[in-house]
Amino acid sequence: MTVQEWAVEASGLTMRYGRRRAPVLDDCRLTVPAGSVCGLVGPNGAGKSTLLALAAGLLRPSSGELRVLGSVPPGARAEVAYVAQSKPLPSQLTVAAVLRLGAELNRSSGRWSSKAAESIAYEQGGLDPRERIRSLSGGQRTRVALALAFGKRARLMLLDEPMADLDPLARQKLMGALMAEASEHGTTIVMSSHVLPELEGTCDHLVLLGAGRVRLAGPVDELVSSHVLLTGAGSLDGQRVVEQRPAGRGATALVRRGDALPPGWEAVEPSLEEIVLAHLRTTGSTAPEEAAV
Ligand SMILES: Nc1ncnc2c1ncn2[C@@H]1O[C@H](COP(=O)(O)OP(=O)(O)OP(=O)(O)O)[C@@H](O)[C@H]1O
Repeated sequence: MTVQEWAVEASGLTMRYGRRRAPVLDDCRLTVPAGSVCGLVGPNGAGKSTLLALAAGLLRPSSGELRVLGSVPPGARAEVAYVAQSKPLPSQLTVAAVLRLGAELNRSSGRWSSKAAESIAYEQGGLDPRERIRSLSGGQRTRVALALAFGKRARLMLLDEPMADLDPLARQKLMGALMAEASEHGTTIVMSSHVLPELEGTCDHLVLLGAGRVRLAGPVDELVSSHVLLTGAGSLDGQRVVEQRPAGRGATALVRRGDALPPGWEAVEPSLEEIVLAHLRTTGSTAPEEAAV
């Protein structure tokens, strides 16, 4: 039996901004397998950025345990690349100077790859190395931030909505680059996003946060195979119903896969998007332990 290695491991993880405030993350337990591409999803304010900042070691948990590449953050900082949602970069520097700075700051790790950084910035992104950061568009700045992350040749990339301001072709190319990075170098990628169809073909692991808790988590193929989308009419007694909605004269229902199909219903395999949306719509009414795979 092989021992599963976790890139990120949390138990009882709780984070509150101020002692009197409600926790943003409340007693969360989650694991991200090493080498996986993990989508981090959830509604606005669910705590995705908070979780990524905790993993990057920029915030400290209020309580609970968090280990990243086996260390308490920021212990493994040299092996972790983090791209924040706001993509902070020195605005007066040129693109080339930012990449040189990246090389300089990562010299001691011996992992920096100018080729990887330049491929994202120049070959894929078409950026001019002489352009100053302040004159770049939002999407172009994102590309510089991602070039730094790729150049770092990290074992773990924490990306907070990396696609948000990229055009559709750039998103597609970036997804390809992330997949290649994961498969060629075994890099673990944890990426928050609101664009579910994009995650569907890319991620092999998913964590869904909602109302401070982990609502759903696990390998994508297991999440899909453990649910069934039913169409029809009749009783769903005995079924573990995630969500039921009227459709025409009957209803559709997302249920946990059980032993037998209820009479009067037809079953199809749901898409990951259908599963995530159903769990998002019912966040608050489903107990987290019910929802986790
Ligand atoms: N520095 C802070 N001080 C106080 N509250 C904060 C701070 N940062 C985040 N929060 C609160 O924590 C909650 C979670 O925020 P967070 O940015 O982690 O969510 P998110 O899931 O990334 O949201 P989005 O999808 O909108 O980016 C929100 O209610 C937010 O207001």
